[in-house]
Amino acid sequence: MAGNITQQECKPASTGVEKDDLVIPLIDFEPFRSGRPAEKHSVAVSILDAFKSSGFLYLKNHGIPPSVVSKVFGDSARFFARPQEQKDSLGWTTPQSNRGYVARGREKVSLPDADVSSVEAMRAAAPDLKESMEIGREGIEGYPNRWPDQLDEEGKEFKHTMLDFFESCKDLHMQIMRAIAIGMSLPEHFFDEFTNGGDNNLRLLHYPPVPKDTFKNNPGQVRAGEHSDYGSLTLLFQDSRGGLQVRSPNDTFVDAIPIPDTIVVNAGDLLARWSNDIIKSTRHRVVEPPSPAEDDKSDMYPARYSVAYFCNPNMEKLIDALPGTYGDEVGVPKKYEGIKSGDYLVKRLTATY
Ligand SMILES: O=C(O)CCC(=O)C(=O)O
Ligand SMILES: [Fe+2]
Repeated sequence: MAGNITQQECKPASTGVEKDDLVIPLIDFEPFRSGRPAEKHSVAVSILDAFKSSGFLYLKNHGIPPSVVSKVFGDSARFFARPQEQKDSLGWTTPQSNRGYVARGREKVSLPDADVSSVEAMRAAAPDLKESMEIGREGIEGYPNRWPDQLDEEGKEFKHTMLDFFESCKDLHMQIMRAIAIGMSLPEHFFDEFTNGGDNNLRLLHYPPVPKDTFKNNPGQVRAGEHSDYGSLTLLFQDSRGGLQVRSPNDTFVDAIPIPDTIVVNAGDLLARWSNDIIKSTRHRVVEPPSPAEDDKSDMYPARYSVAYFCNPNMEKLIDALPGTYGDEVGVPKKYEGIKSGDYLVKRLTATY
């Protein structure tokens, strides 16, 4: 029957990864972007289901063209290939600003309950094997981005590429939050006043080539330590190397393999808190994936690049349990006090650097 066929064609989710009771669905965002209410609703429900069960999903047809993503990766690689003194001249300064270049070993990502002194101890034991460039919203007084545009033409182009990309990702964050709103039976534009500021953070990541011995001699060594993300959502663009792993309900780590032309989207701690823990912020890490056989003769693991766009509710907004997530009707009490988005994020970043 035609009706059935249409229904099947509309099915927005398939499986991206499934192992050890962890399911990361692969969701087609096209039907949501098409704007037809029934299709939007069906995508919205799949997205919310994913955030409630694993906290992670793959998104395809997200609207950011592959050519744009390639350009961002290219400019990012050229940035990290600059002389160390140039990168150091654009260094990250404070959690309040959270902008600039972070050299290898500077950051050790943390868990929500970590205190500052234990971060020092962790950092000394096994520093993360990565460097990053943090880019925030433009035009905030006292917190300028650390652009390389004064250095040369390539630096100017980098700024242009990243500013455009920042806006595209900001828009995608707003759209995914609209899907979550529909999934939660809230008005579609409920979150717009929380997401329209674009208080987000674009992080370019470079995991440089490392001697294989580094991992052999130190079994605890990872590329980026286990952590959960802090904000509302993270949009993660990864290259084809692999290495991202997500903690399963069975407490194993499952490979979130790269799927071409998809973004990994995961919920952060502040969204989990906002949803009274209906939505999960799941821990993840980056390890060295096994090298392909033909590469075995090399004593180095090759580089990996990724781009993470950390989305946050507008800094001045109060984040308090969402309607429908607590109270007599649902039989669950409110678990957290309201907190200002900016206060929460600065507290988390202070424990990280
Ligand atoms: O590089 C990756 O694939 C993940 C990075 C990450 O989880 C993070 O920076 O929060
Ligand atoms: Fe992360």
